Amino acid sequence: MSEILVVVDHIGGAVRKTTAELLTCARRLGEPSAVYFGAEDGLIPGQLARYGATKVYVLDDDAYRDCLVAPKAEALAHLVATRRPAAVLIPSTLEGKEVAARLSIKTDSGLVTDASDIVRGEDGAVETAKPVFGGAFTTTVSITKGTPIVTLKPNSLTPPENAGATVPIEVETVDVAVSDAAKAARIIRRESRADLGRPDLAHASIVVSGGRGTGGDFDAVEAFADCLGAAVGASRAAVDAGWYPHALQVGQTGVTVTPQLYVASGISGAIQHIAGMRSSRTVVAVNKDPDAPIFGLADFGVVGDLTSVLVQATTEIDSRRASGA
Ligand SMILES: Cc1cc2nc3c(=O)[nH]c(=O)nc-3n(C[C@H](O)[C@H](O)[C@H](O)COP(=O)(O)OP(=O)(O)OC[C@H]3O[C@@H](n4cnc5c(N)ncnc54)[C@H](O)[C@@H]3O)c2cc1C
Repeated sequence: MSEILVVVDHIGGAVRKTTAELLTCARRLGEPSAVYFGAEDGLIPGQLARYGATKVYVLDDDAYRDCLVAPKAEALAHLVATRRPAAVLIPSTLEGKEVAARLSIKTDSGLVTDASDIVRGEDGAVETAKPVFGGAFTTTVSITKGTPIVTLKPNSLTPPENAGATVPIEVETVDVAVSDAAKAARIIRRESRADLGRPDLAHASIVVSGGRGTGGDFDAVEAFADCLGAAVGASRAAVDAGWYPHALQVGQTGVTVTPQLYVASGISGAIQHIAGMRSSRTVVAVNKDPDAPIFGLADFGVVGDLTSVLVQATTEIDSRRASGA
């Protein structure tokens, strides 16, 4: 069966859900092999085998940690040239998309970024679902040139648990002589994002977002989120106004979320915002305008001032918790 390379998205060896999604797609195309950039002692192969990886290539070199994306693109081009995989699947992170673009140039191959699904088409080509126009349409795009390269948006599918191989996973260390040119841009400092004690937005099961309707005051949004153990998101209008960091923007040019519950407060429901949260299980909207487009998508809507509504909801939830109700 043809080999499919999957670039592992991990933090210090802890594999993120995106990798499980990519491995699930890879199994539809052939035999998944994981590509792990990092020290082998941090790798837990079982995390990859559980979702179908039969092999893992470990690439451990200071260049992958200390430089920007070029060394990873070079290493992947080496794997494409020597292993001749049938496709390369990469997470749609900012880094992943730049690595993919460089790999596409190096291998003269077709690339689709921000796909929401990957399958084998009837003609045998790698076929992707690619949302366009802010998610209003989904196009079907086949890659017919070179080694197909696809980046998959996080939270595109629910990977089945324990669907993978039960045989031991093969681990192979790969040494690539990274060129000096690829090491030209070096990372000189890293700063961790402040830990706000809230769940990661992309993976949270409850998200409470605020928009321009907050007027820049996110206190009620944050208090409501904290009483639910939720992540906080923001619309682009709130981010552009400097009220909230871009890393927490939900939408077409921000994070895609698929929580069980999404609460949109003071958000009108522009198509570019909906593109990042339309797959939420239940949507609650709080807006003072009864004609706001967000109510067209919401399962439950409250017409009113968001501060008043969220503060009342927070107080009620807190008091029920306190009384054990
Ligand atoms: C290429 C492109 C990409 C984009 N990407 C994104 C993206 O990733 N994410 C994104 O969000 N947007 C994105 N946008 C912007 C998008 O088009 C909208 O402009 C933006 O989503 C509007 O944000 P908003 O809903 O907070 O503001 P508005 O549209 O101004 O809506 C504010 C809402 O708050 C309500 N409101 C006001 N006061 C209160 C109150 N006190 N209580 C309750 N409700 C109140 C109003 O009735 C209104 O419905 C993009 C646009 C473009 C062109």
